[in-house]
Amino acid sequence: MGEPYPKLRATDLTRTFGRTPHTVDALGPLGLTVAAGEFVCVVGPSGCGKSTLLRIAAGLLRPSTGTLEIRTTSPHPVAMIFQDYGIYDWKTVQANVRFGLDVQRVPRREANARAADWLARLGLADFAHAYPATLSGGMRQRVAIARALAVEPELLLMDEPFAALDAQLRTILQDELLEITQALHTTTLFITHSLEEAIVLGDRVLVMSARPGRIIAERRPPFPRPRTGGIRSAPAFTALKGELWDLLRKEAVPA
Ligand SMILES: Nc1ncnc2c1ncn2[C@@H]1O[C@H](COP(=O)(O)OP(=O)(O)OP(=O)(O)O)[C@@H](O)[C@H]1O
Repeated sequence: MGEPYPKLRATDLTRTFGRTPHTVDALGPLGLTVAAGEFVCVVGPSGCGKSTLLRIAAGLLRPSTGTLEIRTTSPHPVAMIFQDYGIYDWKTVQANVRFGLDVQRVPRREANARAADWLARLGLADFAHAYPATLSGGMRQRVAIARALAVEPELLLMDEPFAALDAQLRTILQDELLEITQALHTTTLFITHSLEEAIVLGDRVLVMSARPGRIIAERRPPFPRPRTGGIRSAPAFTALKGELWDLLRKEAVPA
C-alpha cells in the first residue's frame, strides 16, 4: 500500500477485566494491521471484544498484554465515532463539527469554513445553528461523521456507528461514508455487526471468534474501487455474505 509501515498494528493483544477469581478474558490474543488508506472492517459475535479492541486503539483502555501501535505523522491523528453519536447536546451543529478543529487551535475563520464545508457535504447546511436535540437520529449521526472527518484524521475508528439507525438510513449513510472515504482515502478501522455493511465498505473483512476474540478469518470483498452501494445486488456480494455468515454462526452458536 505504498508506505512501509501500517498505520495501525496490534500484536498479541489481550485484555482481561476484573480480578481473580472473577476475571473475564475479553480479547485475544489478537493481531491485525491496517495499512495507510485501507478500510478494515471487523465483524464478530456479540460480546467477543470488538469494542474493547477499538477502545484500546483509541487509547481509552490499556491492553493487558501485547501492543497496539499507531504510526501517524500529524499531531491529532485519530478520530472516533461511536454508535451513540457522542455529540454535545449543548452545542449547535456547527459548533459540534468545529469542536475538533477548535481543539487543534485551527483559526476560527478557517474552522468555520471547514465546518461549513462538511455540513454541506453531509446535507446539514440548513441545520448549522440547530441543536442536536432537534435532529433525527440519522442527522445526528451525520453530525458525528462531519465532526470526525473535519479534523482530517489519519486514522478513523468507528464502533458500530450506524447501529441505532433504521435499515434505510443505514444504507444511505453507508453509501455516503463509502463515497467520502474513497475520495479521501481515509484509513479506517470499522466495527460492525452487519455483514452487509462490512462487505460494502471494507477492503478487508476480519472475522472475530467468540470471546476472547481472536481473528479467525479474513476476506477481501472482490469489488474494485471506487465502488458504489450497487454492489449489494451482485451475486458475489450475496455469496460472500453467505460465507461470512457461516463463519460467524459457528462462533455465535458454539457447537
Ligand atoms: N469494563 C468492563 N468490565 C468488565 N467486563 C467488561 C468491561 N468491558 C467489557 N467487558 C466484557 O468484555 C467482553 C467483551 O466486551 P465488548 O464490549 O468488547 O464486546 P463487543 O464485541 O463489542 O460486544 P457487542 O457486539 O455486544 O457490542 C464482554 O464479555 C463484556 O462483558
